[in-house]
Order: sequence, then structure tokens, then C-alpha cells
Amino acid sequence: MKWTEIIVQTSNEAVEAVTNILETAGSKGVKIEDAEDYKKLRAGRFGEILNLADIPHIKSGASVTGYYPESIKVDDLLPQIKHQVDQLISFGLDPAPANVLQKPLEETEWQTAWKKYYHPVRITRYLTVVPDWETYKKTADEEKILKLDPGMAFGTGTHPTTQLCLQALEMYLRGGEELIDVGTGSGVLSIAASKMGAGKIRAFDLDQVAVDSAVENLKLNPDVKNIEIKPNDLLEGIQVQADVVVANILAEIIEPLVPQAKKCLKPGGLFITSGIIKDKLNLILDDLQKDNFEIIEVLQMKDWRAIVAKKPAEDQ
Ligand SMILES: C[S@@+](CC[C@H](N)C(=O)[O-])C[C@H]1O[C@@H](n2cnc3c(N)ncnc32)[C@H](O)[C@@H]1O
Repeated sequence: MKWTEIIVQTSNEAVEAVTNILETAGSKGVKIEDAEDYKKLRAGRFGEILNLADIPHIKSGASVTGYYPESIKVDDLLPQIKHQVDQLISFGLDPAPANVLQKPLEETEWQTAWKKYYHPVRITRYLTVVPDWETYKKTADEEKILKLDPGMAFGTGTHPTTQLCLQALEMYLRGGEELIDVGTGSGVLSIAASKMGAGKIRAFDLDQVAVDSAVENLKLNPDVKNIEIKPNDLLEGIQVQADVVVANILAEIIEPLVPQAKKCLKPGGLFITSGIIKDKLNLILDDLQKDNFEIIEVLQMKDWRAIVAKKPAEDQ
């Protein structure tokens, strides 16, 4: 498959917002290069001297690159992205120089380039995500190992939005719960929930690439036998009720999901939702409260927020 890069040349202060614009436009991944990060390198965390001239790098401002599959018409997206980037000025962010460029990319390069940066990560006290191509020795008996090769699907386990969901699952699962994972991507949340003792798990994703990746990741974790993975648009047409619904999707997609999640939760069930950039937190809190959810807590990591909300025990 052919992929296209959309590159936005911008300022340091606009990096998060531009990333959000590219992701909302359907990017399957984002690369950020920020001149400020290279300046920090010069200091050397352990006092070592780094010669910046040896490292190819951006000298000023920042550049954010989004990756789009051929199913997305990049030519139609460019004017919209350019407009949104220019508009950042009205939110008090200077996006200059605000150049928006496009470039073709061979999939093979994209498929493997990130692998060298992906290593085992101890996400919580009990959970470590290990790339399939790495060997890893447990450091504690209670540590659970989740083997993963996300391929082209989102979900290495390391993104703040995923980590927040994993932390919430570890805090709230007690064992035996029926769980629904909306937007499963690589399947990371479902597999982790199973290892934490959840009962029957149903995982859905709109993207067939994600469904295939999640199925492959199940095979890497043969101890996990209670997950059913299917393509589905959010919870459209899903008639079952679960104890927990977990969804790590952008705020714009969580909005229509809130009433569906309520329908698919048992009375007293938990809705764990992440993927919310901090500026959108109040929007989702309002939606949840309008649907009579009780807000249990808000978790945060960097600019991202996750919400744990409860369907009242008296609601059917
Ligand atoms: C941010 S990724 C989360 C992946 C994984 N659950 C994690 O936490 O790392 C969001 C996923 O939601 C899926 N998605 C987006 N819109 C969807 C929809 N309307 N219905 C189902 N899945 C959707 C995307 O394909 C993607 O795999």
C-alpha cells in the first residue's frame, strides 16, 4: 500500500495542536521534530558532550509529520489542514511558518522504521509490554508480560492515552468482569484486561487493519482465550451489556459513543475513556453528565486525560 506524509512546518508552541489536527484528519501515526529538543540534547543528561553537527536535525521551529494510507484523499485534506493550522493564531498560538507539504512514502519504510525505538516498557507495577522481537526476563513474579507487534495498528502500549487506560484497568478490575473494548487497535487493552483477570471480552474496531493486528497479537499471547475481535463502528448494533466499556479514541469520536456505552453497560458498570486532549475534557465531562454518568475520577498524563465514569445502579 502507498502512504503519503503530510508535513507541517510550525513553531514549538504549536506542536501539540498541530499533532491534534493531523490525527483528527485521520493520520495513522505522527512524527515530531522540534529544534528545542535538540537544544536540550546539547546539555547531555549525564554530562556527556554531544556533537550536534553529527546528528541530522531541524535547526529552528518544529515539524510535525502525519502518515495517511491511500484510502484517504490527501489532496482534499491539504486545504482543510492548512486552514486549521492558520486558525491556531485565533487560539493564541503562533503556527508560523505554517507550511503544509505532502510527500509519498513507501510502506516498507514506515512499517519498520519505528521498531528500533520500541523496547519493553513496564507500564504499571504488574504489566510490562514487550515487543514480539525482543527477549525479556521478568523482574518480579507478579509481573504480567504482554507480547505485542502492533504492525500498522495503533497501540504499542506506550502512548499516554493507552497508558492511562491500562492504569485505570489495573485499578478497577477485580476479576471476572465482562468487558467491551471500543477501538481496540493492536488489541493491547483487551489483552491486558484479560491478563488482569477480566472475564469475557469483546473488542471492536472500524479498521480491518486493526482487527487483523489484534487477532495476530492474540496469537502472541496464547494464555489469553477469552477475547472475541470483530469489525464494528463504535457500538452500533451491539445488544449486550458489560461490566466495563473501555475506549481510547479521540474526543470527537467519544461524543457519539457516550449514549451507546451507557446502553451497553450493566447498571453500576464503568466507562473508562481516554484519548481526550486536555482542552476537550470539559466537553466529554458534560456529555457524560448529561447521560447521567457519575464521574469517578479523571486521570492525566502530559496533555492527555482519561475519565472513569459509572452508570448509576438504578439505570437500566
Ligand atoms: C487511539 S487508537 C487506540 C488503540 C488501542 N485501544 C490503545 O489504547 O492503544 C483508536 C482506535 O480506534 C479505532 N476507531 C476509530 N474510529 C472508530 C469507530 N468509529 N469505531 C470503532 N473503532 C474506531 C481506530 O481504528 C484505532 O484503532
